[in-house]
Amino acid sequence: MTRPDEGATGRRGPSWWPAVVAVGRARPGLAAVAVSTTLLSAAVPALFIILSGTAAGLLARRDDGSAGSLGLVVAAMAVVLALSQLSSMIRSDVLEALARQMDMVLRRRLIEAVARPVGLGHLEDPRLQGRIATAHGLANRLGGPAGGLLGVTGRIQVLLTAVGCVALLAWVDPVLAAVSGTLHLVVGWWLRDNYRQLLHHLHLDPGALRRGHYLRDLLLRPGAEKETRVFGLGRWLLGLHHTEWLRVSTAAWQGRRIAWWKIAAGAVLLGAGQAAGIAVLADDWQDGAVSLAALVVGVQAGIGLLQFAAVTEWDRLAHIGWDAVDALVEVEDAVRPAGPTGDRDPGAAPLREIELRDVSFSYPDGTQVLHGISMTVPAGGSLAIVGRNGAGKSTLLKLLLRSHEPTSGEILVDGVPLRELDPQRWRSRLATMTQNFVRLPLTVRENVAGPGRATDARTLAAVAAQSDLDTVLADLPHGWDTVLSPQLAGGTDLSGGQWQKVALARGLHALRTGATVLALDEPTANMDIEAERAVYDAIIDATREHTLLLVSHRFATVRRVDRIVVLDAGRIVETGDHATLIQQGGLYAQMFDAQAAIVR
Ligand SMILES: Nc1ncnc2c1ncn2[C@@H]1O[C@H](COP(=O)(O)OP(=O)(O)OP(=O)(O)O)[C@@H](O)[C@H]1O
Repeated sequence: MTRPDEGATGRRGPSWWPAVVAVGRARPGLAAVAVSTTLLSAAVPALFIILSGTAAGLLARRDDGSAGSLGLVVAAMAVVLALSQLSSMIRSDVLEALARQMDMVLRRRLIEAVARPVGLGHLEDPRLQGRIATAHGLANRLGGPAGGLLGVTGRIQVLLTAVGCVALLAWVDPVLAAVSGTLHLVVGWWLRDNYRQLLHHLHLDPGALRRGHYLRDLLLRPGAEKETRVFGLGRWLLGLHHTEWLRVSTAAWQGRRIAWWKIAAGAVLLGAGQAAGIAVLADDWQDGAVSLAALVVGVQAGIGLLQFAAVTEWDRLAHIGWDAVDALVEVEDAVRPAGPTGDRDPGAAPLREIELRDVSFSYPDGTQVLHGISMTVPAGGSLAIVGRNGAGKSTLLKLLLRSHEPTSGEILVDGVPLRELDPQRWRSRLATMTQNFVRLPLTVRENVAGPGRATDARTLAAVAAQSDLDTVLADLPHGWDTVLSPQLAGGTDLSGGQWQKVALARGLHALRTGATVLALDEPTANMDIEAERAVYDAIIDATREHTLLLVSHRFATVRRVDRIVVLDAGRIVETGDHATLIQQGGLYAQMFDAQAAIVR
């Protein structure tokens, strides 16, 4: 695997060509037009050289017949010029279409790759995040995978033009063609290699830029605007952003200085080669070894050899495109599942219970969060997990959702290991509301039922009543069809507690449309006390025939569930119902008393 900071100098070819071939196969007609117009565009300079050589020869003859022939040659030049204009217009349109196709195919591959793993650990891997950004073309504002197709075809055209020039020069002076062609090829290869390194320095590492982008977004995007203004952080953040850019770009500029002298040396070599070539041709002409027509052809073809060495916009686009496809292949390799992911249908599970057997878990950074957790959640029952901040409560829910896999131990659903169940079907059994629930900039209806899903008015009305969302809907200008985003025309925003009601309604809607377990992480943290009480009554009612898993610090509500598990530093320290735990006088009783004392 290439490291992200190897950027544009990474692996070449093998990843790229299958992607180009796939696009060609998908749109064979367009691909054929692209190839033929590229060949025509590449041939135009050679045709012009031949025609101008012919014109020079005719002018040198100065006989009566030459004027008519000259007119024909000029007409032919006009036709070639018109054809080349037409061809390049068609070519650029066709290549744009193919590039868009390629972009679509590669983006789909990227999205599928990122969605493939059962867990979400890869989304927390900063190195992989950098490669995902590169594959998406987001890491580089100068180009992306689609630009690569334009770059490569442009590059091929330039090389074909140079090959045509070698052939013409060989017709005039084969030895000069061999010597000059080799010089331009070698220097061209050297210059392009240098350019790759230069690009590597300019192609700023997305990982290194992330901090800078984050600081910029704090200033430009909604979200942190209140804090930045209230605490007067604007100038300070701007300064930090500037320092961050300087830090990343200084390394780029240093690398750039190294490359420039090599480019200058290459230019001197090529200049000397060109001058020597023209001098040889001029000598040949003066000696009468070549005609004026051949001299004109030879000089122009010799200059045309510079195309071998030309480092153009196409090279930059091609390298960035190559790197994007390399990054995509790396992402695909990295997320390839190591073993089977499970394909058993969970049916209406859990029918008996969910069991955690000696489950331990560490996050990828090595932090061990859960230690030997063993507990049973009876199907159709209600269980609350309580504990201090950071005890591991939300992490336990993440394991149930299979966002992460236990490091050791096992989770069983009706006796079947969770890892043997089809992850998608298992997740559809779970109606969840996490602390970081998603706030979709869509309508209330879409936030509750899911974008593009069919809705049933009675189900929506029922979940709105259970989640207290109906009190919010009553004040919204378009009810269920109100767009929840102040950034969109006609949209509005909700308060924290109102958003929580939307998220809860989403969970309850899922419960009414196929889910069997309602897993809630602090579902009422922002609600007022009346709403909280009403919502909890409704939740208990809604889950009479379902399983309820609740993570909460609110003891007034926790006390109402069948069983409570108390976590402390990733270990179960107490289990029982409210009365038993209070009687035990342990951590639960301490936390309950502390909260009651605040309320009193
Ligand atoms: N993605 C992560 N990578 C590394 N450590 C993490 C990650 N997410 C959480 N942790 C750590 O795991 C521990 C448990 O976090 P968790 O969110 O499960 O606690 P919690 O009991 O739900 O806390 P709270 O009551 O504050 O919501 C914490 O110490 C936290 O710092």
